[in-house]
Amino acid sequence: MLKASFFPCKVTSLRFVTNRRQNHLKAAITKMEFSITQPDDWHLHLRDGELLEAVVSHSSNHFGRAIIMPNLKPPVTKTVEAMAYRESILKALPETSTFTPMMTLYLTDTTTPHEIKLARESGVVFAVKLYPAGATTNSQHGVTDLFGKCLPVLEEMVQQNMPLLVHGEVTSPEVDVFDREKVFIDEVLSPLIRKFPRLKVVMEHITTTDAVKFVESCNDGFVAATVTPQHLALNRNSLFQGGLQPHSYCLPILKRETHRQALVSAVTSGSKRFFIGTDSAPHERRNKECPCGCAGIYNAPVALSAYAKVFEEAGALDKLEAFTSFNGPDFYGLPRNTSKIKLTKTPWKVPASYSYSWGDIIPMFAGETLEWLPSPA
Ligand SMILES: NC(=O)N[C@@H](CC(=O)O)C(=O)O
Ligand SMILES: [Zn+2]
Ligand SMILES: [Zn+2]
Repeated sequence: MLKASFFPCKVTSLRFVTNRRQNHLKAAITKMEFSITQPDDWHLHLRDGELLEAVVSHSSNHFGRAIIMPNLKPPVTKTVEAMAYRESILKALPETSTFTPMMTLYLTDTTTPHEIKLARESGVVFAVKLYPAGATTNSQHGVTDLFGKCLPVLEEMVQQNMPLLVHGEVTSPEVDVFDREKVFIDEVLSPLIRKFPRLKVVMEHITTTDAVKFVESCNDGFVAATVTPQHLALNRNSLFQGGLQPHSYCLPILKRETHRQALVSAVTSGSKRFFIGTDSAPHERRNKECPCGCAGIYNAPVALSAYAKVFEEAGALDKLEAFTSFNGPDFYGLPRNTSKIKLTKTPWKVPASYSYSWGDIIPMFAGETLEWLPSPA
């Protein structure tokens, strides 16, 4: 098994020392290194079994906590299952790791209000995930009729202050795949929020100007959004650059450049409503490079470098820390991390693949050279 070396380049000594944090951040823009509070990942797929063991350190090396998606086969629909899954994640972590998995439940048509109470009492389940049935990878057990089947559960979630995390796309085959997020906002999310104005909702992995505007229009503190590195760094041309590119295929699908620019403006605006959520979604190479390839981009090894690049190019590196390390815990009502990580402007080469006895995983930006190498501060 290839040892996935997370910090492949040695950090050169370009240390910039200052006592004043403001100066420090400003200096970072022109200098070569700066520290930020340790980030969390508010949307992560760790899978289970061999895949979990292969990928977990790529997240735990950089992130303090992560919201763990429940779309396993079979999905994590019960609190007891979430507790067992949590144990298997803890077991797979490197020995000295302090990474905290924050578990979620997969909402179905038959989830009960009692299950939400159990989830809250467990202390380890932090949210419930809505997958419209058929919208994305392993969503076949998802919700078929939110307003018809889930109202008592949603009411209980308001009572328990349990956030609803949403894969925001409609599934009707007649809706164009590039419009599914916008139609979801109009047909599902807006009515949902009108009905439950005190329900905490995170619109996951937003991809459009429409989603940015929608989130900005909602009540403060109740609706927020996560944004992935791929939707900030790439537009839909990447799907076809020099041929069909299965490793750029994720859901929601990459959108046109104007939408990417709206996302960059949103995350660099200083708004507290937008925060990091990588949606790192590993699939074995053979399940990506095949006639009916899976949706999902494996970005855990490159996520922080990619976000930093986007913020740097927007002239907003001073806004990076709030996005990666403050807005998420503030929205969830959790303390911010106290440890730090360092980002160094050192070129490092992303491995072309991560290879294991059972197969390969191809990371985002495979074989490319990135900067802003993360390491412990
Ligand atoms: N984003 C993706 O394209 N895929 C995710 C599911 C999801 O987050 O929608 C996966 O689990 O593979
Ligand atoms: Zn999703
Ligand atoms: Zn996801």
